[in-house]
Amino acid sequence: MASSSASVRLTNPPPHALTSPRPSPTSAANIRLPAARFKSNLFSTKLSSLQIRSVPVPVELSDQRRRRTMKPSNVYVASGSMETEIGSQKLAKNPSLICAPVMGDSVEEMVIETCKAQELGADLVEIRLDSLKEPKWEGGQYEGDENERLDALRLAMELGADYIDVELQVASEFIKSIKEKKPENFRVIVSSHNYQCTPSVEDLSDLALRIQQSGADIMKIATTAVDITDVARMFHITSNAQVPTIGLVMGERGLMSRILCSKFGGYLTFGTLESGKVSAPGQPTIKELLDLYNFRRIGPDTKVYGIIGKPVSHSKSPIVHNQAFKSVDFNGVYVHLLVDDLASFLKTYSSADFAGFSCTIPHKEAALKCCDEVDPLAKVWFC
Ligand SMILES: O=C1C[C@@](O)(C(=O)O)C[C@@H](O)[C@@H]1O
Repeated sequence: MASSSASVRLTNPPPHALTSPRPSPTSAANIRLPAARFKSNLFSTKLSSLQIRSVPVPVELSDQRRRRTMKPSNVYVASGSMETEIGSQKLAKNPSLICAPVMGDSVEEMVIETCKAQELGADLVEIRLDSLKEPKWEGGQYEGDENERLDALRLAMELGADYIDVELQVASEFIKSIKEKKPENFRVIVSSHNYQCTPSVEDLSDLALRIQQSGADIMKIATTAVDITDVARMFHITSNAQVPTIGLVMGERGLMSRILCSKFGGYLTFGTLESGKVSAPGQPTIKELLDLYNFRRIGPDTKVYGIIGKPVSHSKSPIVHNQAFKSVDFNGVYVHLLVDDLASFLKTYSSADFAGFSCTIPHKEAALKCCDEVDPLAKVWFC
């Protein structure tokens, strides 16, 4: 849940660039592993202000995102191999990383989990020091001395962690304390969690500004989905933020935020080692991200489709459609959509990014009412 953690990059090159067997994992979790998937200066240019325009939702996200990703300073240029061919269109490779939360309660367990994350195809691990320690006030499990906690994080930085994640409440102080010692490619993630809801775009924008003002290299905002339409507000933030941003919406209704982050500018998503072993509600497994949703194929121009229902997680439609999309090289992704109110869902996700939906119970009759045209046969069925 909470985020006082250190992250290390894993060794995996992108799947299509694999020419030799993967290097065997190292035996220590807090040591930087060689051959990072992205050049670490990918996001080294810090932009001075967060320019979030207050565009109401629903928003046409794809154009904003396309403009951003095509700027030379912001293109995915980590290496030639980061580009992939999808159909006839050459697309920039998906820039979002998959990070596996590692939550063992001993160092040995964490090392084992780190190796497993690497085997499964994660790019990073988040070493959840709070499974050992973390303050209760941000949802974690640590109740010890705050200075000791921050000292442990500084030590992790010195020992080679690529990122340290600190909560907004302590960020300025922490960042000031490491100013002289910060290694060149090391970055501070400043995070904020909301376990109740997802605030308005305006409130999220204010929060983003405060995070940026704290000196964050990367900002992380995790909120809770009360309704699936909450995710649109998070996409708005990640699409418009001028610093690398992790924007995730917790809970099953927030699943889209975890799958589509590459489309809407999110820096990374969390994928678990095993089903149900989550560090926050709603996290998919690494395997689901990679094999079910074809995460590495998703980019700014990917069209979104999905199955609307309640419940919906049991639906096999995403397996069938994503497999079909992949086999014909179609740039689309098909997701599970847990919807409470069909009309408000359709109103929110009406941009060209959302290209089509299937609908199952209990929304079929509501779907009929939302249609512009109804086939006579369908009318008969619903009479
Ligand atoms: O802050 C975050 C995001 C997170 O809460 C999530 O929603 O996936 C998971 C945490 O492990 C991490 O520290």
